[in-house]
Amino acid sequence: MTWEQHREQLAKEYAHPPVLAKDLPHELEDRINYLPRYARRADNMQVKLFEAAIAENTETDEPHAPPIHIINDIDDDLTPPYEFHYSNLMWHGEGVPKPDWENLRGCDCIGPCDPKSETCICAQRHRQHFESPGFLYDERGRLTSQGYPIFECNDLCRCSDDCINRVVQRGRKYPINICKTEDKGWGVFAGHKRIPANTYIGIYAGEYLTESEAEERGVLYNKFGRTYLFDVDFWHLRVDDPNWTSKYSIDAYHAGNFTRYLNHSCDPNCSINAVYINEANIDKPLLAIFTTRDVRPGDELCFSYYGEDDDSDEDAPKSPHESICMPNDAVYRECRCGAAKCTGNMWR
Ligand SMILES: C[S@@+](CC[C@H](N)C(=O)[O-])C[C@H]1O[C@@H](n2cnc3c(N)ncnc32)[C@H](O)[C@@H]1O
Repeated sequence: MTWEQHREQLAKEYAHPPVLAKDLPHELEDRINYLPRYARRADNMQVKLFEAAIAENTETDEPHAPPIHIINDIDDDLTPPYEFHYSNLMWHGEGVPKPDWENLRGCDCIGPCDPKSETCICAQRHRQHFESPGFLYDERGRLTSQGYPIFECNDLCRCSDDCINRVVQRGRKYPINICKTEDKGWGVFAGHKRIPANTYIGIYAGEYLTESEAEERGVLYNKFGRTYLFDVDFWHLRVDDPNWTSKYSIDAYHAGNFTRYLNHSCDPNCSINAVYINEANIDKPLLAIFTTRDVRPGDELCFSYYGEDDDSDEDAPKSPHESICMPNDAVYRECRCGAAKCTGNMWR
């Protein structure tokens, strides 16, 4: 098979994601939820199944990621509610265009891309956006500037897997746990290793929804006091158009990964950056979570549901993303992040 044929075949495969999130199988969840509590508790069955589902559903796209553990030292809940399909993939709701492969371009570099190359179209794309040579990652895969859109090399690129411009697609490298918190429900915590600043943690996986569908679902979620909706709203999307409004939201309610348990903090140690890999539609980035400072083992990982802090890195743009989706009747609730500079409210 020639390289061109390989590219064509990939384009066909990626243009048709298999199922909508609402059609995902949920027999396992239903069966577990139906069992009496003593049975789910016996031999730690529910926890083992939850952890096994995480490992199984991410084996293909994140084969080297350390396992995720569920830990509850607070109360009797065995695991987070068994109510969603665990997945690192993005799903597409009704009316959301499939990934745009027609306009996706790949580089022709042999071996890893050279950030200073005059011929690498991925390096050129970065130069167009940032007017400086180099990709947004250093040789250890850490982000060099937070808050800018990242265009990683993609499946149409000829460069090697160890290219410096492939980080999010290689997956999570650090252990994390999903733990019950005292007063914010479940949360995400660093495992036994210190996580350096600017390290990739995970993408906010879920279902792309049109804004109208997100509004409808948001009203429902507010009724039970938990929302997993996130507006796709970044400064680089609005910059040339004062009338720009967000086209899509990501909902991690039906399908998502551990990032759906990231709580809000008024002094966050993580932020969200727009990343494009196998997608040429600028309105549909992946929401990639990176640490913004060193995180000690066992510390909770949090981001600001309102975007970046005013006193963040001087060189980084302010408010790279707008917010977790706040429908018009959003419930104002007390923020329990515990930070010294906590504003007191979660929806301010
Ligand atoms: C995206 S979910 C985060 C995971 C959630 N803790 C859980 O158990 O599923 C967002 C919800 O978590 C809770 N939450 C997140 N950050 C919080 C904070 N700083 N203070 C109080 N509640 C918080 C709120 O109920 C919010 O609607």
